[in-house]
Amino acid sequence: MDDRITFDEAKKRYTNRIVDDVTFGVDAGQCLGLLGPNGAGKTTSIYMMTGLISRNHGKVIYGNNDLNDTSLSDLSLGYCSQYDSLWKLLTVKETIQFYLNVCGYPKKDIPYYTKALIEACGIENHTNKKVSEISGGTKRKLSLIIAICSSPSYLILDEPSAGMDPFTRRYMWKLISQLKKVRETSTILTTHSTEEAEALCDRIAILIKGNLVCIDTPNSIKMNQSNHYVLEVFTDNPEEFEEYYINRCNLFGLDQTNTNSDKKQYNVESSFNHQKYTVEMKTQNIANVFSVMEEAKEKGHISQYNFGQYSLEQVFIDFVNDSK
Ligand SMILES: Nc1ncnc2c1ncn2[C@@H]1O[C@H](COP(=O)(O)OP(=O)(O)OP(=O)(O)O)[C@@H](O)[C@H]1O
Repeated sequence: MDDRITFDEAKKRYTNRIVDDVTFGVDAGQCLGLLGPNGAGKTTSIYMMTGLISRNHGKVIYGNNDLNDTSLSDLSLGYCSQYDSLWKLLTVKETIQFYLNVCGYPKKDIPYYTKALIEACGIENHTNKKVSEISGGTKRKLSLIIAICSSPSYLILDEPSAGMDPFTRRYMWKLISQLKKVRETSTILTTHSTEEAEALCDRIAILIKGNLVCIDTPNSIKMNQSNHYVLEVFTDNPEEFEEYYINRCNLFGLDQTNTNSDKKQYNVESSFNHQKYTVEMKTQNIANVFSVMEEAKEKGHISQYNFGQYSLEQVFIDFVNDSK
């Protein structure tokens, strides 16, 4: 049972507290990324922001408008849901024309803007295909077109790049970035890709079990873990490598007098001939790691290695592990 289900004494009923008291904001022309593991409450947050589900308490404000007292139709809001909700029998062109019509574009301009949006997303070859005949990635692009076709002031995207190939994803990043710049759109998006978050977002909020555990710029989030490093090693003798280099040579320069603690001072993930160490160590020891690894390579004890600071993905994984 979800331990967030609680009994509401006042209303005499059980409530499922999926998202706790979270507060965040986005400036004009900025993008906020909501990162979180499955079931963290990202989509639920978005449903509350877009008024698709009700809230027990809290406020959602767009500019000077409180969502409680504002009709969604009065907001310049674009929304791309996690699941594509498109009419299967319409063609790509007809779908875009329909939404441009709803957005109030003058009839004479609709063909021009339809063509421009189709070209901007690179789906010219699918123009006259029915929605039922296009691929998942193209459906995603069409959903994005619908969300942005009114050049909204506020844009909410739930996993916009899910199912897109890396090339298409970059195309989409460009489109969202242009909208941010040209239209000063405030964007909130959810994603599972730290690469996407770094490419698009001015700030990142990490949501875990309905709580915000961190909100900052991608660089600041990484800098907070600036003494955390990752060493990846390819070797045919992982046990010998660990025994000799990590323990006997104290590769990471760890405090070996601290023998009372049960907690290992580094973590290791092993697979076949690949060892991945994550470690918190002093910056002064960086040069030592490089020189010892070069030596190990020369002696043939390892075939290759990779050493560097934590990536955003690693920081995110740590947040999730710490919350377990
Ligand atoms: N209609 C519902 N009724 C009750 N609980 C729900 C409902 N929809 C979602 N939940 C629960 O709310 C929690 C958060 O779900 P949500 O879809 O917001 O997560 P998410 O962060 O978007 O996950 P994902 O990355 O998998 O899309 C989950 O534990 C889920 O089981």
